[in-house]
Amino acid sequence: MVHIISKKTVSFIGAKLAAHIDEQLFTKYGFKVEQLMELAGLAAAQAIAAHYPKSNVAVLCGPGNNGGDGFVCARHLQQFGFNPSIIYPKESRNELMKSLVIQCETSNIPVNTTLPSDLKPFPLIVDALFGFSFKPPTRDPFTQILKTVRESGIHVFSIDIPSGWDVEKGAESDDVIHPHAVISLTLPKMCMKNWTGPHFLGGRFIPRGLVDEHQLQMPEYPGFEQIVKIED
Ligand SMILES: NC(=O)C1=CN([C@@H]2O[C@H](COP(=O)(O)OP(=O)(O)OC[C@H]3O[C@@H](n4cnc5c(N)ncnc54)[C@H](O)[C@@H]3O)[C@@H](O)[C@H]2O)[C@H](O)CC1
Ligand SMILES: [K+]
Repeated sequence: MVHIISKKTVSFIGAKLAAHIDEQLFTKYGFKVEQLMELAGLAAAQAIAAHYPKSNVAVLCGPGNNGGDGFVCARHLQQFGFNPSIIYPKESRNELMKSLVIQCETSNIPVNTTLPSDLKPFPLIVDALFGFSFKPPTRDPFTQILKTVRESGIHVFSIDIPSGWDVEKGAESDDVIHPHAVISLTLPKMCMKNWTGPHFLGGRFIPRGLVDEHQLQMPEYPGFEQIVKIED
């Protein structure tokens, strides 16, 4: 059972603060992106395993770090008994992303650039296309991908924010993902304020100094858990 916390006990943060915290983690606090991405992707996989039965799962990975979380999540999902396939439409030249592709391919997790024509074999889709650095409107080829996913009616689990949403204002056009469940990372973003569906929180790696500096209300994780569930 995932521990439940109240919405009132955590800060909801804006785009600027999310980017600032990210920047401070990698400069002042000395972290490497791959360390935090591993924890973010692991937390996402744990939330999925806690909430859905084992199945085939299509993991949609974007070109940025949200996409990186998706690759890591796919690796852990495989360890947990799921059967993941990755769709990675826009290859990044970033060395970390190249390593993540190798890690998945050598673990027999297929990595394709296009959505399969038939999505029926996938009862679940993980949305790791865009996170807090997304600026609407969506550009191609992602517009078409979001449309196909939307029209499929398949349950979508979004990592950090639902792709296509404005980080603060939420779904501002039809060109978005309407997820079934979401995991916010480190803290939920402003766009999740009125979300009423299943909502997990992970990314238990913010150092005390950062919490105090920005007077953040952090979740109370029990024991050594990596995820909690946010309810009203
Ligand atoms: N600090 C943390 O908690 C951590 C969060 N992580 C994850 O990282 C993302 C944020 O990653 P970032 O690389 O900054 O950006 P995104 O992945 O959100 O997207 C950037 C990517 O998308 C392209 N893009 C932007 N707008 C558009 C558009 N309108 N159409 C098409 N493409 C667009 C842009 O060019 C970039 O390529 C955060 O949400 C977490 O999921 C880390 O894993 C670890 C620490
Ligand atoms: K996402």
